[in-house]
Amino acid sequence: MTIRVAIAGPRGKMGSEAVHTVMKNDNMELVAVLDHREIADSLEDYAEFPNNYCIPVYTDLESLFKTERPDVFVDLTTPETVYKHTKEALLNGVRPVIGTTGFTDEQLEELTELSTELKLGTIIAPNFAIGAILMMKFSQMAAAYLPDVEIIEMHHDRKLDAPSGTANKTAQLIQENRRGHKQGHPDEVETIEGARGADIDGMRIHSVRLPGLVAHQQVLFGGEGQLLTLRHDSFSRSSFMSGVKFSIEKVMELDDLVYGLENIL
Ligand SMILES: NC(=O)c1ccc[n+]([C@@H]2O[C@H](COP(=O)([O-])OP(=O)(O)OC[C@H]3O[C@@H](n4cnc5c(N)ncnc54)[C@H](O)[C@@H]3O)[C@@H](O)[C@H]2O)c1
Ligand SMILES: O=C(O)C1=N[C@H](C(=O)O)CCC1
Repeated sequence: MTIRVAIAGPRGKMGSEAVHTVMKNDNMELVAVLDHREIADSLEDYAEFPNNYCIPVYTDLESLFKTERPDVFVDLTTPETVYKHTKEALLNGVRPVIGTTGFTDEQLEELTELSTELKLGTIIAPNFAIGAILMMKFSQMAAAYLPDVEIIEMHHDRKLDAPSGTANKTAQLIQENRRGHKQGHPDEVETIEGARGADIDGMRIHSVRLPGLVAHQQVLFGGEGQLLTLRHDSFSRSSFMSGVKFSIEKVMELDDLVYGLENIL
């Protein structure tokens, strides 16, 4: 069976990689892309794509769904638009595969309910890279034994959301194995606001944004006389593509929402 795929954000750093990934796969067909400004009618008219990429470009999601009837909708856009896109996909009977980060807990809850109600698979993956997923799982395991944890996530300086989706997900997995408690000195004072980072149940998250970075995270576990550091680095967006391909195939078998690839790998 050929899976009909639509991609939102085709000219972005992730979206353009995803376009090539789908075009290269024999069991997938890229039927359309969604851009937020009309630059051209077809992907082949964009300088960054080859001449044989004869794929229609839409700026309206509803008409894309109605005209092209994709099976799967891949979103790699912005935190501002992703929730609306995901909901619209589900309401049009299209299975979402979402790489865009920045969902609120309430939005995740609502989309989970909608996906279950419609019996339509959805994958929301804060990180598609297998190494990052392993880092998150190992962090969850380590937290049961070393519950004093600080997460340092480091990304390129074009990133819109902080903390990263990966850091949020890591913290959520750790919370399942760690009793909440305040870390550091009970009387510590921040002389500059934010110096100790974001606080999740006493665990700290620090977000670094610098040019030159792609996507990196360290999870630090401190114990008596010891430090365990778990680190993952994505040096290029190609690290995410096997996860994108896997998700497009897997979502066809699901009938509810999966948040995080660690649940289905
Ligand atoms: N899950 C993962 O493994 C993973 C990996 C990398 C990035 N991301 C996430 O993917 C998202 C995109 O990242 P990026 O680095 O490619 O960003 P980017 O800024 O390079 O690309 C985003 C693209 O979306 C387009 N866009 C914006 N609003 C749109 C709309 N309403 N409709 C259609 N297109 C729209 C922009 O024109 C841009 O081309 C971010 O949320 C990022 O956090 C996730
Ligand atoms: O480049 C980004 O932006 C990334 N975002 C994801 C996150 O927020 O965790 C995954 C890694 C890259």
